[in-house]
Amino acid sequence: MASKPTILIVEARFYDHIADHLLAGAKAALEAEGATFEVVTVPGALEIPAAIGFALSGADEGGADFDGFVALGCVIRGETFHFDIVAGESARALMMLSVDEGIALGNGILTVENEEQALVRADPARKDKGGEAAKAALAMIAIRDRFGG
Ligand SMILES: Nc1c(NC[C@H](O)[C@H](O)[C@H](O)CO)[nH]c(=O)[nH]c1=O
Ligand SMILES: CC(=O)[C@@H](O)COP(=O)(O)O
Repeated sequence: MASKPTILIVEARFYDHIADHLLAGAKAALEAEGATFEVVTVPGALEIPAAIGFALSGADEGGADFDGFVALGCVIRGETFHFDIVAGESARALMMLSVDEGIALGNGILTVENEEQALVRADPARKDKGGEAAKAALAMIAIRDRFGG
């Protein structure tokens, strides 16, 4: 792995208090591994893939080049079909980016039925899905390095 990888965390702040937990977990996991990071905040989970795309385009033009990406967000089911759009399309676009662009990505977008499920998963002292996504990004950087990608 790049000795000190630089990670872009893209966080959706649709639910501020849940975003705070996810971000804390991701930061702690990256700091524990000596990785450096930048954070960019977008309105909702649907904007996360485009923000990563902007960063990739910027790197092509000489801007900051990131070794990996962490997507953080929370989608809570409401009364309509909108949940399926936000949850499904954000995951689909992230998967396309990771495969088509060869990026090392950890997906920490929660897709849950209610706030309680979200809090359990976001809390760094419980399921720590933010930290888990950060560790996944670092693992994928190492695997890409191993294959010379
Ligand atoms: N309902 C949730 C959303 N919806 C907003 C979209 O992500 C998007 O910002 C909007 O459609 C404008 O393009 N986003 C979440 O992150 N979580 C939700 O539960
Ligand atoms: C992502 C969602 O499901 C939610 O925030 C939207 O709620 P609703 O379906 O009640 O409009």
